[in-house]
Amino acid sequence: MASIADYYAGKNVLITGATGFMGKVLVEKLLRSCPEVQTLYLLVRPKAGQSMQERVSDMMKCKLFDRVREDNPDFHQKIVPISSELTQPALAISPEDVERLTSCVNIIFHCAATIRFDEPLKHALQLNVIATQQLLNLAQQMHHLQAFIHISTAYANCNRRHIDEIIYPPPVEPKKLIDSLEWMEDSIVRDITPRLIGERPNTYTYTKALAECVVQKESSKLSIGIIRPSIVGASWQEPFPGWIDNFNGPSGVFIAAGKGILRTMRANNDAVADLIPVDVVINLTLAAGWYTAVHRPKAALVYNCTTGGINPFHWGEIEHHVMSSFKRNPLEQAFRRPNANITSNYLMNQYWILVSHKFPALIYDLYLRLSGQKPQMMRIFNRLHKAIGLLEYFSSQDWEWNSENMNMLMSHLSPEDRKTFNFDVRQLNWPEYIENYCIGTKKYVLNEDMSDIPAARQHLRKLRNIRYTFNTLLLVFIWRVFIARSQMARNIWYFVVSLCFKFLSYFRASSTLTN
Ligand SMILES: CCCCCCCCCCCCCCCC(=O)SCCNC(=O)CCNC(=O)[C@H](O)C(C)(C)COP(=O)(O)OP(=O)(O)OC[C@H]1O[C@@H](n2cnc3c(N)ncnc32)[C@H](O)[C@@H]1OP(=O)(O)O
Ligand SMILES: NC(=O)C1=CN([C@@H]2O[C@H](COP(=O)(O)OP(=O)(O)OC[C@H]3O[C@@H](n4cnc5c(N)ncnc54)[C@H](OP(=O)(O)O)[C@@H]3O)[C@@H](O)[C@H]2O)C=CC1
Repeated sequence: MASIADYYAGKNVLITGATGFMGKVLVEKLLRSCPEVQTLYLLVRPKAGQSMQERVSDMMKCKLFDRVREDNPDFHQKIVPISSELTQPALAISPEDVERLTSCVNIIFHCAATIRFDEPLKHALQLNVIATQQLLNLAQQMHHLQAFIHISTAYANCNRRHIDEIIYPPPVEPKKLIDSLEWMEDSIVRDITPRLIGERPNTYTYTKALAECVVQKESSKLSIGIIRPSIVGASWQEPFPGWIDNFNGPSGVFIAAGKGILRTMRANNDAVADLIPVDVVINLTLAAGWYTAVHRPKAALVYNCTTGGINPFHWGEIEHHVMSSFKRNPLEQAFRRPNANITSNYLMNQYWILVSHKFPALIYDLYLRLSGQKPQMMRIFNRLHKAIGLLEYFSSQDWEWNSENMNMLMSHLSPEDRKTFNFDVRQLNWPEYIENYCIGTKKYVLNEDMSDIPAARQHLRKLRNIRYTFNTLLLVFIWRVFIARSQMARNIWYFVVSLCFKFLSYFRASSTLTN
């Protein structure tokens, strides 16, 4: 049987969401490990004053593509951007482009989605469900299509504790929901959203579940694979360890903790942290594309792409390794020394938010105000609290995913493909991965230079000295206000001191006796 790279040789591939985190890694890996691939058609929209061509050429200049550039400096010739706004009718693809795509595309990878947890339902539905349906309609017109791979999420069915590799009945018939929301005003939709999403925490997981159902409906006409990654993190090995380019999911939390801003968060120390490296997800996706096209399974195959059941790691361990990594490789200009703690106790968390977040923010803003600058810390903390409030649902509980199809797929790969498209997470060394992840956030998200680490360490020492000085001043202040002025406080103070003194004398006497 043809190897994965042999299969992709001469093939035309259509990718949505190529400018996103996972899409970029997919494009890079295809170009690097399947160098004979014919053309990659990327559906891209113009954004922030940039045309789609400018966006794609900027993307190809990014460090992620360094290895491909080395192997083949002309790799950009294989990339053809196609203008498309997925929320528009017929995906806003021109008739000429439709003609071109329908005549030559062999395989589709559908990565585009809104992954925001606070997306209004109508917009999430438009992009995650309606656009998926429109892409499926386009796929059906393609003369040479061999596989349609849809990227879903392991949390699409997070209302269940155990999740098999099947498509569960949708919470509502997608078409009925689309039809009824069409005429409703946004304010009404906002009001009924909590009732609609039910046990799911947000519109993202809800619409991703509906999208799976829409995809499944076409499985008699198309060969379909559905990939369900859990929490996608920085790369493990490829193209280099620790690559990450966004603040989503845990990355923003790690950065906020490394900067000393985040000191407390609600999470369950003993719950499995189902992180999955982005390169693992992409290797599995490409292998699933190959398998779907070659074996043409009768029903859509679902691949739960998770680590918890195979090589579990827990939030408590993540906290420990993130903190020790940022102490070894500090971020520049930290607000305080990194020292975040996770707790599942609501009251404890609220206490630490008050003492370790709001109080220092208040003092710092006061300092900014007094020095004629604009206060900003409270605003940053409010945004942080909103973000972690949306993530806590995922860090406070456990899920169990069946990953038989991932194992089945692995068993079909040749030894060579298993190495080139490695998704065997049993080999993942978590402490090393987390260290590279934290360094990756420093280098690639914050664009900080590793040569500045000595200065960053010096800054942490300065913060430690400020803390010692502040604590001493606080003690002196308490002394002045309470002890020196009130007879009762003085009596309590003398009582505590004499008690300590008695204890000391007792221990000294008993240790002399035993000697
Ligand atoms: C040590 C502790 C260990 C414990 C550690 C537990 C971790 C527990 C993780 C669970 C993780 C589950 C993940 C589920 C798995 C999926 O299914 S994956 C889908 C994942 N999706 C997400 O993570 C999206 C979540 N994010 C959101 O929904 C929105 O970003 C939020 C949180 C509502 C914030 O919205 P917003 O306030 O409008 O801010 P947003 O527009 O996103 O960003 C504004 C700017 O701030 C920047 N920014 C965003 N976040 C940050 C940040 N944290 N810091 C600095 N800047 C930031 C942005 O880059 C952006 O910059 P510009 O582009 O404007 O220059
Ligand atoms: N990140 C994660 O932890 C996880 C992600 N997933 C799934 O993986 C897939 C990729 O996620 P990820 O790469 O992280 O997401 P990103 O937010 O990084 O990328 C989303 C992509 O979708 C594109 N897109 C969004 N709206 C439109 C639109 N209206 N028209 C055209 N393109 C649009 C974006 O383009 P533009 O650059 O123009 O905005 C971008 O390329 C998604 O389906 C997501 O549900 C699943 C589990 C976890």
